[in-house]
Amino acid sequence: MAQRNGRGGRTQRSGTAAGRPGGGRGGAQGGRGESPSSAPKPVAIGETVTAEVIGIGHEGEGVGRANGFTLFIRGALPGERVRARVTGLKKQFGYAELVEVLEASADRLVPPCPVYDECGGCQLQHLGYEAQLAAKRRIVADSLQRIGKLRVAGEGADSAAGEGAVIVRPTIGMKDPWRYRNKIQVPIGEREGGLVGGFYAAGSRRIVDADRCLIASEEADDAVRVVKAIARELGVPAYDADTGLGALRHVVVKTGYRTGETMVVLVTAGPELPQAERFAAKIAEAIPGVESVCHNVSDGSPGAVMGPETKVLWGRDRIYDAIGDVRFAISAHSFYQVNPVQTEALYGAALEYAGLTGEETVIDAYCGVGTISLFLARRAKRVYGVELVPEAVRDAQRNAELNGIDNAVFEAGRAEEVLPAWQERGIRADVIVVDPPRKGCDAALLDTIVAMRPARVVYVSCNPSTLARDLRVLEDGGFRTVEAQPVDMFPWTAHVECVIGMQRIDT
Ligand SMILES: C[S@@+](CC[C@H](N)C(=O)[O-])C[C@H]1O[C@@H](n2cnc3c(N)ncnc32)[C@H](O)[C@@H]1O
Repeated sequence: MAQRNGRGGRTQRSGTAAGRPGGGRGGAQGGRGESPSSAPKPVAIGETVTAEVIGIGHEGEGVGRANGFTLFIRGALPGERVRARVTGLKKQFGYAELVEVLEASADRLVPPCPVYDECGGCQLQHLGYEAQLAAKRRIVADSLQRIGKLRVAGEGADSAAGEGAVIVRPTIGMKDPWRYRNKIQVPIGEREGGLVGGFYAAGSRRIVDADRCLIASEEADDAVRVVKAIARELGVPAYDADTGLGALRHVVVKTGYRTGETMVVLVTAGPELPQAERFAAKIAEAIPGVESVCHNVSDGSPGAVMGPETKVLWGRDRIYDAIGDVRFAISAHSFYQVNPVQTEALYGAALEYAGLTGEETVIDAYCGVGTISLFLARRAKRVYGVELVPEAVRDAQRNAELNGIDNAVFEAGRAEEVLPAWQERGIRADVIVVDPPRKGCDAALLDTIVAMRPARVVYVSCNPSTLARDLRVLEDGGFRTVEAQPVDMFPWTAHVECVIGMQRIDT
């Protein structure tokens, strides 16, 4: 629904007007110069042109060529000929909205979700799953070549098979790519006197009522429906952003894939949740597997659904889940990967590239609640994790205790400051794992990795552009990129996740 992946945006496939949200993105189509230019362009704003679609962009849009000019066209697919209306122009590219598909791709699908156009949480439901996996692999290969200046085996004119070329493996997809999300956050509002909840309509804060999200787990979907029904029955008022009146602002549901445990968090705009106890008791009675009902007070920070204050209304303050053989406690605030099936594949690739024998010291930079650290700890001598958010570090320490893991230590701080301090203290790493946010690694961290000279670097990335940029720095510092494993963590969306194995070259 609206908050999936924390992204907005709309997939536009008809000729109706649609703005293009999310401008100024760190797109990786290379050379997307953002400065408008007065030089004449081969296309004009408002003009409808015929475009040949040659690729897929980083937000799932078709990359088309019209009169030799590049246009990003939402809803168009590679291999298609389309008519598109130009909506915006930059120096080297432009944006256009799809008017008509003249020649459709064989991979084009009718999106199964009835609110796909309105919601914007998914960007690729109109593309067959196998083609999505291939496109995600291509995006990784393309970024490594174009931004990282790496030779990729089997790609491009100089592809060379040859020594030193990076192998980009096929994307690991899901057998059943639906209903994978273990967490959903649904905005709640009032319409015509009734409580509604589902997602924000594109480009607005208008809440569209919806009872189904095809990428949410059945348990989470069912739980949201039940909570909405109970709120209506009890007359709990939804928060109205225009008047500032009312209470219930979001319903957050987390589910444990392996354990079946469910947590419901009722997020209010102010400190009051009318009939809190009764509300919680009814939820506990009606939802199978519920182990925790919490009340969180939003502090209104943009982009954050929950505020810092959480109170348990019923049951525990946490639920449990497992990744591989490691158990994790998940509280209302804990960051936890949202696709549990693919997380095992992602961490499996990280484990493979780490090449552990049990004798290694591993550093896990950007460790979150210690998921990768603890996954690797059983196969390593020692693991050091560093993470910016102190609460996440406390969760990591608790999770280590929960699993009887005593060879992992965690420190709160900036990886780019903590690693140099560790180095000064004489800590040496055989393997350094990094899993940074979308902006990639801090330059100072990359310098420290080069200086620490681990035998292997494992880079887990959710952004192929910043990944490729950072790999270039590490390559120049004496490491070789051996292999890339894309993993589809978010089917039907444009997100591309990837694990890289690097080795130090001794010269
Ligand atoms: C993509 S998440 C990875 C979390 C974890 N590895 C996992 O798989 O669940 C990135 C993490 O980096 C943390 N972070 C952001 N900037 C950081 C910095 N400069 N130093 C250390 N951690 C940072 C964020 O708080 C977040 O937990």
